Amino acid sequence: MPKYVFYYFPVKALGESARLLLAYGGEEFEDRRISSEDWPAFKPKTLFGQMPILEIDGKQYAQSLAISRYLGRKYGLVGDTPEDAFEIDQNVDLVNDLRGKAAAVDYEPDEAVKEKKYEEYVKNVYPDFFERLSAIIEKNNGYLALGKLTWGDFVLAGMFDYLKKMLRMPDLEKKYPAFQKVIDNVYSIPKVKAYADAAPATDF
Ligand SMILES: N[C@@H](CCC(=O)N[C@@H](CS)C(=O)NCC(=O)O)C(=O)O
Repeated sequence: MPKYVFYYFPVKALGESARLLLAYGGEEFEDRRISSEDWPAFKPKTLFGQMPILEIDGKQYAQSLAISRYLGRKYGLVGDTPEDAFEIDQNVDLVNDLRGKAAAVDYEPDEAVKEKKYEEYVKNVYPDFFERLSAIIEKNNGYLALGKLTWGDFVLAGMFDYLKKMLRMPDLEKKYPAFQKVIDNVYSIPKVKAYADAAPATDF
């Protein structure tokens, strides 16, 4: 059995999908939550100077989606064919595009520019993502792809609170109930629920 250590900040954001997948796989992983005070000392020791990091038997691997895709492959959550895997990847990339847009606004340092951009994206950018993603999920019976559980569902469910925070839309899943279906389909899995119930509370 490989020894897994997962390093991320004490939030869900880009790290939770891997934690949820590790829990799904029944993995005895070490969940290392690095505080922002400890981060400057740890940063130079990480592969790409960022987290999340999954360390497997002492070797570091980086990039949140690569980590989740790896775990998905390990636990049989990538479909049966290269085309199945392609469909999951494309839909995960769409979720990640939305995250990227929301982050570009949320991390904008100039307050005036940020607010202007936010208003514009609320009107002209985000609704298209919500409609597309909702339609995809409805078509897939409450999942992100293939009409069944894949690692993509863990990505969306894991980053959902972070997305809502950046979008300033605390009731996004009420407006678009398809998102709630994905969340329920992930968090109702007994091993995932057990992890989530015991995990430290975080805002996003
Ligand atoms: N593309 C990377 C982005 C990772 C990333 O942006 N990590 C941020 C936290 S969410 C980080 O480590 N920030 C601290 C820093 O860059 O010093 C991924 O998906 O893993």
